[in-house]
Amino acid sequence: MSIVVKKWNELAEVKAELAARDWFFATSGNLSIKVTDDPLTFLVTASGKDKRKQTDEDFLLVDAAGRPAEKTHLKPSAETLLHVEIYNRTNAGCVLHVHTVDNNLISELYASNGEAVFSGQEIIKAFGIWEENAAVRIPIINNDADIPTLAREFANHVHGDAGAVLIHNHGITVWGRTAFEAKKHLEAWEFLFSWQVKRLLLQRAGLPVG
Ligand SMILES: CSCCC(=O)C(=O)COP(=O)(O)O
Ligand SMILES: [Zn+2]
Repeated sequence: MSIVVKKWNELAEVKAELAARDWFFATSGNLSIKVTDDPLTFLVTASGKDKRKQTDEDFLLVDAAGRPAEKTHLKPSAETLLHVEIYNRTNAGCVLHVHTVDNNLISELYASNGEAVFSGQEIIKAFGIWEENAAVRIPIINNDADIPTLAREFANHVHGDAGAVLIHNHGITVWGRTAFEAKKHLEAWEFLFSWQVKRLLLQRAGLPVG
């Protein structure tokens, strides 16, 4: 099996799992997986597709600038430049971007702080942080309509081989060394967002939550 086919299958599996969670509303979301390092190539979702569907045209191979690496009628994701920033700056192997109601609410609630911070949750161990009372923070950036501008702002928050950024009233982009790590981190962030949204609602209803 070629490396492209192997990586295609790996990304298709993650895509199916995120689809099962119903995280691809209205064609939103994009995913990618690194195929080669030198030269850098990665498979990225084709733009505008319903990512819940599985087809032979789900992904296309792109180069270090996010341009198709082979002749194709498919268009790379409109947000490919964000993936480009990650692969060019880190050793990440996979990038996942989803729009959920919870990640949009958290981005709106904490936009003025420029970040959202979470603590006191066992699931923080999914990020490899084992200290008691650990806190995790995720930056929140403006959703600039101009993708090169958005990608430049996004790049300011791309530091390690695993990380995440919330785009205000848009969605989350998570990356990891492997597809497994990126998915694990994405699920942990979405757990924290959902927990916090529900907690705030219960507090507002006067119920005794922390
Ligand atoms: C209908 S969602 C608007 C575009 C977007 O934010 C997204 O995640 C999907 O865009 P793509 O070009 O990757 O299909
Ligand atoms: Zn998006």
